Amino acid sequence: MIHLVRHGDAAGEDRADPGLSDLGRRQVHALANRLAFRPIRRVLHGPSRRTSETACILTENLGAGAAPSDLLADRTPVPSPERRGDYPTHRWEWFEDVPAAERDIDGTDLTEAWHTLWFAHHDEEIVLVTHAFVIAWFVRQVLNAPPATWMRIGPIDNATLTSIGPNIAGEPVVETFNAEVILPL
Ligand SMILES: O=C(O)[C@H](O)COP(=O)(O)O
Repeated sequence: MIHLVRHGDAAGEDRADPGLSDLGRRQVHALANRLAFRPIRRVLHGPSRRTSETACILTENLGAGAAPSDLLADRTPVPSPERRGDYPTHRWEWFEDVPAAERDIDGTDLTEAWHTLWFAHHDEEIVLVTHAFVIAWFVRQVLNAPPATWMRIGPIDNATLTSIGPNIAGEPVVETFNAEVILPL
């Protein structure tokens, strides 16, 4: 079972690479409680501070090990000029503003990342801490839906759980989607 987790709420101080806010830390502690009885030994996270801090809280509470993975970096699928027709025209302008560092043309890197992660981890229970659009693209990939579908999956909230496991035929199945933790008052 692969548990995809979006990082906890991020603080605004460092806009380029923010860490977690107090709320974000509380969200992730609550998520750790939710996962406490699962046999999770490993947590992989993207290179950003908000994903590594999320992974750190989870590993401290779950007794698991953490490791960074570029496969979980913040990427946004952007259509190549030839594939723009896969998306409704009202979306085209939005793609122009996606920062260069995040642009993943036709989601090629994300698709390969999902295949690599699924192949490597489908038979263990693992947490992958990443970003909203990454999770949306991975879910779209599992459902084998057309490219533009990723923009209608979500919003994926902070510190939520989207769990994908193999069915009896070994195919990936979305078992849980965007499950929120309940914060104590
Ligand atoms: O790639 C994304 O999902 C967006 O850039 C938002 O990222 P975030 O999950 O870090 O807010």
